Amino acid sequence: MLTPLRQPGSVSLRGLIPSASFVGCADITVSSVASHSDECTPGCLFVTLPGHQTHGRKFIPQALQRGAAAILTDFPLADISLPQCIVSDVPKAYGQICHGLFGDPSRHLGIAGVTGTNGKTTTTWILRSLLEYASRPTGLIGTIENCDGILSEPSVLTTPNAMTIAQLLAAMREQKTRYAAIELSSHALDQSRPAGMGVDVAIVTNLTHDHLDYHTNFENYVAAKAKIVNYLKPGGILVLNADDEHWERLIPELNQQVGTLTYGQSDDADVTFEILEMTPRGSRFRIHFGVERMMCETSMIGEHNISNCVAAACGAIHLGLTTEEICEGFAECGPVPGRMEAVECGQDYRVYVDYAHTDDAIANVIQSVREISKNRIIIVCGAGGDRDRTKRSAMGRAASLADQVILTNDNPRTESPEQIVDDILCGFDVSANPPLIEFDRRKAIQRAMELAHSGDTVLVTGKGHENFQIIGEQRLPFDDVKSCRDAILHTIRATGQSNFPAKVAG
Ligand SMILES: CC(=O)N[C@H]1[C@@H](OP(=O)(O)OP(=O)(O)OC[C@H]2O[C@@H](n3ccc(=O)[nH]c3=O)[C@H](O)[C@@H]2O)O[C@H](CO)[C@@H](O)[C@@H]1O[C@H](C)C(=O)N[C@@H](C)C(=O)N[C@H](CCC(=O)O)C(=O)O
Ligand SMILES: Nc1ncnc2c1ncn2[C@@H]1O[C@H](COP(=O)(O)OP(=O)(O)OP(=O)(O)O)[C@@H](O)[C@H]1O
Ligand SMILES: N[C@H](CCC[C@H](N)C(=O)O)C(=O)O
Ligand SMILES: [Mg+2]
Repeated sequence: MLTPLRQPGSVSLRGLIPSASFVGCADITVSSVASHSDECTPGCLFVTLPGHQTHGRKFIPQALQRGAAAILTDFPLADISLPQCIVSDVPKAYGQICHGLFGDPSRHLGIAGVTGTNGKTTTTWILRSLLEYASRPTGLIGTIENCDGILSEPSVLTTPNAMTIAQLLAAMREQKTRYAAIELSSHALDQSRPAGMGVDVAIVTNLTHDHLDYHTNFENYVAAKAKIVNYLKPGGILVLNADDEHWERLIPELNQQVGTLTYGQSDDADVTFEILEMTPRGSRFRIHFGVERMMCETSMIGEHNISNCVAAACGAIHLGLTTEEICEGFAECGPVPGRMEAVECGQDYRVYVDYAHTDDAIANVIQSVREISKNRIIIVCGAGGDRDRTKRSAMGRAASLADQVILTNDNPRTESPEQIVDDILCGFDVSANPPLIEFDRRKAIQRAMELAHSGDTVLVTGKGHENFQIIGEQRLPFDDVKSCRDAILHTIRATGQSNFPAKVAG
């Protein structure tokens, strides 16, 4: 549960959106607003949003029944007795109204918005950690949790709708939380969920293949990501990853003069970094920030996570942290749940749970382990159902970089698990690296632990922090970290192997 909010205020639509026109009235004063007919309450404004399944305007009768007193629409609707406010961009106006009702909370906070195919959760998590280390209470909105700086709750979406964002930012203000790190997914940017909010720093971590079921093609996907720039406050800064293959594709999309800062290992970047050491216990790296040299240490593993650290450092500098605060903050930053999270229960091989669910992410985590270990890599992976089918064969190709692949269920949702595995197998050279197939994820994890020899690494990818598995319409309890622990302990009991000092948490 988050901090309960005081009642929102009220706004005049004519004052808030000067370009709006009105049917049946000269202005509408709004004190409550709903974008789903089921959420309408007596006297509220019903916002008719376009959707992918349907259109909100089809639910005006239901909204009326629940007491809606006015309609927000993009063209005048005939046969409706209620006052209507007509705007050209309903999602944008919806955001303005939500944030207006809560006193425009983003104006009072220092905010970093993070987009990118991979690395949003990790970068926002690191940024929050850096800010909090420097005694700046920070809220978080993202895939794992929403937090107002004091209280948190598990998230439903990575980026919630405009009303939830406005409420969360208002709760942060109420808690005297002065900063926020917010994930901005491509779906959210496409649907204008962040409308009404401003960010001081907009970070784009990378652009690789995901969500083409929704965006249709990579160009649309890049265009959706580029919309992050629309949310920059005056004087805000856009932070781009110069190591990313596609980062320059964002430039023509931006079509605006904004302050930019690039980061990367490439010498062309404004902020460069070098990796000094990577071990199974963490990494050391040096950031060159202007004339400053920052020696940094983190318990995080993998080049991609060092890149995320540098992205977070760029954001933190712009939000006012000193380089000393950032270096010290990295050392204190704990692991991000389900992102290369080590599971140690006394086994003599390494086990990491990671949220890699794209080909790029899978290739990165395998490469990260190759750099710190010469022994075999066993990967347990699958792909989500009812999501981008075109990424599966590439995920298979990436997974086959491991020495042994065990294909299993991720969240099959309503798709056939056999079909999903067939799609993944299209990317495989089955004769060169024959995978094992075990649809039951618990058994697949158990199998990986049985196959692991001393010094090997087991990677369990795709579900990270998730504490559920969606099979059909059912959402069943499931936790990769717990399943790994159970499997390791079971294997140790069965074989008697145990070379590591036992560190069984929880
Ligand atoms: C694909 C997608 O993003 N869908 C979101 C979208 O649904 P939709 O476009 O299908 O909406 P719709 O059902 O056509 O309805 C249109 C309008 O009619 C209204 N309506 C609908 C039915 C009704 O009875 N009454 C009513 O008023 C709806 O409130 C809506 O305003 O708008 C809905 C309302 O805001 C969201 O709940 C829904 O998220 C669904 C649940 C979802 O799974 N989204 C995922 C894919 C998503 O957004 N993921 C990203 C993360 C991706 C990443 O990790 O990179 C995220 O930010 O979480
Ligand atoms: N900068 C990066 N570049 C490439 N891969 C990354 C990067 N950061 C993280 N990854 C990989 O992507 C996975 C997901 O990371 P993270 O949760 O931070 O991304 P996200 O963008 O928030 O994902 P989602 O869209 O699901 O919310 C990680 O577990 C890791 O395997
Ligand atoms: N945020 C990502 C997460 C996918 C994780 C994977 N476990 C799956 O269910 O596909 C998405 O919505 O596509
Ligand atoms: Mg995320």
